[in-house]
Amino acid sequence: MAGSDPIGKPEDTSRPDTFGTVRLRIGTRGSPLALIQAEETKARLIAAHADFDAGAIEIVAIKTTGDQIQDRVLSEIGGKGLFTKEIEEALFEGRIDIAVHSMKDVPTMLPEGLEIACLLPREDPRDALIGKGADSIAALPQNAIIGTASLRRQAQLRALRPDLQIVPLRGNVGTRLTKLERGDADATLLALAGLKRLGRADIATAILSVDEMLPAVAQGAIGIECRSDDAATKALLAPIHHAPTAIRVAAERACLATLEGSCRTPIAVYAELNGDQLHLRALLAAPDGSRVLRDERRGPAADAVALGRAAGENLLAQQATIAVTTAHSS
Ligand SMILES: NCc1[nH]cc(CCC(=O)O)c1CC(=O)O
Repeated sequence: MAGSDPIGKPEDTSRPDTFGTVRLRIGTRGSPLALIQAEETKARLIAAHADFDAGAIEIVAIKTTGDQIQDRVLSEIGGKGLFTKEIEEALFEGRIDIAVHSMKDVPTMLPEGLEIACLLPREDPRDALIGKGADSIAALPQNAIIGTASLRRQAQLRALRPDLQIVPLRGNVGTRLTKLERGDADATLLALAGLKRLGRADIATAILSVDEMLPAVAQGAIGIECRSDDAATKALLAPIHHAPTAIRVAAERACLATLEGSCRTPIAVYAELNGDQLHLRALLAAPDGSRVLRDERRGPAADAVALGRAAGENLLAQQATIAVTTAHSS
């Protein structure tokens, strides 16, 4: 893409200057974490484009349906897409040029005409335990109450510690921590990536290994969405794209896409890249953790999507075997 930057010099008029000096509008949710992620994107764009100064980029906060739901469990009210729909409408209507998302919240199927054109370098993908001094899951008191609305975290926690009580704990990171402090639960799990970006990683009492708590698909990755036909914006994004993150996220999302539609069960998928070798781990569990199906495989990075699909298909095959066995024995 080098040399193809269509914005180039200040006198370039290929993009209308609707906001004075502003030439790129970034759409984002309005939560503190989302705004920090948009700021990170802005800083990377400015660093990558000598002719951009801070005034060239505007951040536009957009309220999404997901931000307005406090108490109901996400999966009960439609799950994915709740954090992206209104932002994607703004993209389609040209009110923003790019949208910055936590890739964990982006549905596997994007609307026709939009695409994730860019991924930023992934932050730490692991989950953090915030639990009154407990420095491991094993150290949590007997029958401790864990606040989490995540089926993935709930299932893996209960597989390790069937005595734990799970209560839903929703809201953005700050809200959840407030609820924890006022005693709604003894402990919670949060993505370490979010805590780090908020400058709150110090409140983690333990960082869980990916073997203990397999991360959510794309956890810690920031994706930038734009209109598929917007070549000028794609050229702007090219220099901040992080290919290793894109490969890992592609494998994980391919696995999720294979599993989706056929089940609404806890799913975790995590890919690591060592040189050009991908290492993929995937998990499909019963919500109460009573059964945890796993897949683990390695292959060339060039086959990321095929690897993800194969993992998903293997998990579905394992699930089918169990369903048949259960039907026979009941
Ligand atoms: N589902 C909420 C959500 N979406 C993205 C993050 C932040 C971490 C990330 O970038 O994956 C979080 C909070 C959390 O799960 O702790």
